[in-house]
Amino acid sequence: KSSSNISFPPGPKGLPMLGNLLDLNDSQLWVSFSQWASTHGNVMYCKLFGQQIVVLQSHEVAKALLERRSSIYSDRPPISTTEAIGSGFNSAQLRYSDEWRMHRRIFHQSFRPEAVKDYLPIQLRKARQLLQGIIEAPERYQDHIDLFASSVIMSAVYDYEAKPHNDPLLLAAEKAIKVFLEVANPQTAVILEAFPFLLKLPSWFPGAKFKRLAIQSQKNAIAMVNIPFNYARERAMTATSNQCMVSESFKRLDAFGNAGEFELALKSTSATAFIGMTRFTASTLAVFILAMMLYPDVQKRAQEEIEAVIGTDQLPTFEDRPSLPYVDAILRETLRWHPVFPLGLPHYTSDSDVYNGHYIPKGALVMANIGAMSQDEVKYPNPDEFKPERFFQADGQLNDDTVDFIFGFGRRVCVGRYFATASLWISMVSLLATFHFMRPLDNEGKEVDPVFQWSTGLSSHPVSLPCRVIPRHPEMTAHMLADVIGLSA
Ligand code: HEM
Repeated sequence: KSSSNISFPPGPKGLPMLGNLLDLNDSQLWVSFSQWASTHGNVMYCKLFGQQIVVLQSHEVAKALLERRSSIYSDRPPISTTEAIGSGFNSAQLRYSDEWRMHRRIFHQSFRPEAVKDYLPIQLRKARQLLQGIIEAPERYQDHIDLFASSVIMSAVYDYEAKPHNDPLLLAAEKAIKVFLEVANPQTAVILEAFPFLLKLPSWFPGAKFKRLAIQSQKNAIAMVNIPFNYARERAMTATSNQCMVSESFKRLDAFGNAGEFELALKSTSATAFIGMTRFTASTLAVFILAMMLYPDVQKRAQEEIEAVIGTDQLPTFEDRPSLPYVDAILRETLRWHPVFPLGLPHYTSDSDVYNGHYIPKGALVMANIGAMSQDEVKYPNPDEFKPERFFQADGQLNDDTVDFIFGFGRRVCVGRYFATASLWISMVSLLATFHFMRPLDNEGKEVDPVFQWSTGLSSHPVSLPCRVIPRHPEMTAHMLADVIGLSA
């Protein structure tokens, strides 16, 4: 108790021992939090190994604290491995500081709603390259989705045109991200990222392996941050660059004062954007494919809408978005049905606070349980069901629930949300216009439910999801598609 009449929020007693905690299915940690919440309420408190943790289970509470009291709730926890593994550049991990403010300003300039319009042509072009790739090799649809997610951001940030196969910069970046994740072995990744203080416990963390991986990770991070940035800077200086985040930011250099600090921040934000885009956009598209396979009626209704508005002899563009509300509802429902980032990133209190009679200490991890919010049965009846119709009002118009909570809260809200939703919309609508996504067949040729795994770690998405991706117009070949979309095959 902090004083005689103010107490910590309620929370579970007798928490699992560390061993049990590590047995938890990482990507389902939010489910355990939700279960605890059913007994302890919307603001739950627990203490694990000296670290105070507050879990916010409802959208209202997250807004009340992380948004309306953002001066207290906008820090991030110190992470003990940051320097060792070379992830200090990552804007998402920065403490609430002047350096973080400079990162946000750079992001804001490039990714605010007005500015993201400049990237629409890149997103459209990449979405069509995605179609071409899948037409050529439908069985490798997941690789093409990954390529779409990473190449769209490479173009938008660095004006770099990634090659479809074995692109050296993409390979370097993917290697860096993979080792970041490996430094914390997969089953503990989420726990480590959410509870970095656990690293202080040497018994379960084999030091030698960690050190070896850390050195490798540092090298990879340096390559990932510097190589594409140097490429983009050189082009920006010689004025051969198309519009991209790096070239546009250099034009605003004067507004940022110190050139050295600015360049470091620009390099770091660019690499952070790459991580955000590849990790979460590709994951969201994997959830989308799963939903389309499991809910063929939804898929059919979307395809009918697209055909009624656009016909079959051309492909959708961003101008069609207002005329395709059902596709927009599918985008919202995909984000809600299975949030790929169910616990977001932890905030950290920079001062103590009192909320509804509950004491929230300074230095507490504050986690918004986005997974629980998306399953709110009052707001989303039958939350397990994929039902885009829930986003329509009685008059047939889309409602105003754009599931923003998926992108976090307050001053630390995702900076890439407008860019991400545009990339997701154009890829989803293009895929729906071109392909059927069907369940796999068994040996007797009967459709069966796909067998796959959910990823472990912070990002939660289907891995190795079998799907029959079939062109909707059987005569369509890569060459014909190239004609329709105006690209050379
Ligand atoms: C479907 C795609 C995405 C999802 C679901 C997502 C979700 C999130 C969430 C939940 C947070 C934590 C917010 C908080 O702390 O309250 C976050 C932070 C962040 N996201 Fe995203 N994100 C996505 C795409 C992107 C993209 C494309 C970019 C970059 C262009 C990006 C850049 C960032 C950055 C830099 C932060 C940290 C902000 C800060 O700490 O100040 N994200 N994102």
